[in-house]
Amino acid sequence: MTVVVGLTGSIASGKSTVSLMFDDYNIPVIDADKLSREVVEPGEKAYEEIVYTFGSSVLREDQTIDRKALGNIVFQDEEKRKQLNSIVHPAVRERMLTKRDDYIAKEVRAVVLDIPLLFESNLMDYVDKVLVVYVDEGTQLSRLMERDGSSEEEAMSRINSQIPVAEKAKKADEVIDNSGSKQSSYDQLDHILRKWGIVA
Ligand SMILES: CC(C)(COP(=O)(O)OP(=O)(O)OC[C@H]1O[C@@H](n2cnc3c(N)ncnc32)[C@H](O)[C@@H]1O)[C@@H](O)C(=O)NCCC(=O)NCCS
Ligand SMILES: Nc1ncnc2c1ncn2[C@@H]1O[C@H](COP(=O)(O)OP(=O)(O)OP(=O)(O)O)[C@@H](O)[C@H]1O
Repeated sequence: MTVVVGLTGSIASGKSTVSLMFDDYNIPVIDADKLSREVVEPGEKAYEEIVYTFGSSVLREDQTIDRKALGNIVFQDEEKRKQLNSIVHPAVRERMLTKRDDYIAKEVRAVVLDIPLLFESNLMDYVDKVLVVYVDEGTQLSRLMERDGSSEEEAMSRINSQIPVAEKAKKADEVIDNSGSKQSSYDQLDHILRKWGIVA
């Protein structure tokens, strides 16, 4: 039977970093952030809805979505974020579940759903086990600012748009503390996969 693992955390806690580690175990990962980019490409229904709702100021010259401009709007305004979520999330969920079920049909040992907003969107029923990638707040802020080249204010508005990662950690089946080195996180992942019987 396939074990469906929900990988989550908060922004810049290290989900993508940990999700790459599953490659070494040949465990497939379905990435909700990646799907959320696919479903807003020109021609998709969600693209049309975003242009209708937010106007052409969120478009680049080549007519693709200007993600920075849209991010500046939605991370400062909860109502607008909810509007965007209601456009993008249904399409992401549909694609994610189709992919998940394809892997289950192939009877793979495990499949990972990398879903940043697993708890915020109440998607715990989509998975068998929840793995939270935790990081302390100071490290989260400095890694986010460095990765995105953002100001402290911009970074904090993104962090505050999600449930604090410490709260998510309390609800997890297992937690990886990614405040230390990547090797330390790798070792923690290895231990968890053996404990869950996914790796022998
Ligand atoms: C606002 C957008 C355009 C900003 O794009 P950008 O390329 O700057 O960021 P990216 O998509 O890579 O997301 C980075 C991280 O931001 C956080 N984040 C993204 N959207 C949201 C949201 N609606 N609420 C809270 N956090 C979010 C997540 O931790 C995510 O991993 C984009 O994030 C978006 O379309 N968001 C709505 C869809 C969504 O919820 N995606 C995340 C999970 S499916
Ligand atoms: N253990 C670590 N040591 C040092 N840097 C790290 C570590 N883990 C992650 N990073 C760096 O921190 C940043 C955030 O990590 P990552 O992109 O994996 O987070 P994420 O949770 O996927 O973020 P998002 O929610 O935005 O998708 C990246 O620049 C990454 O290289």
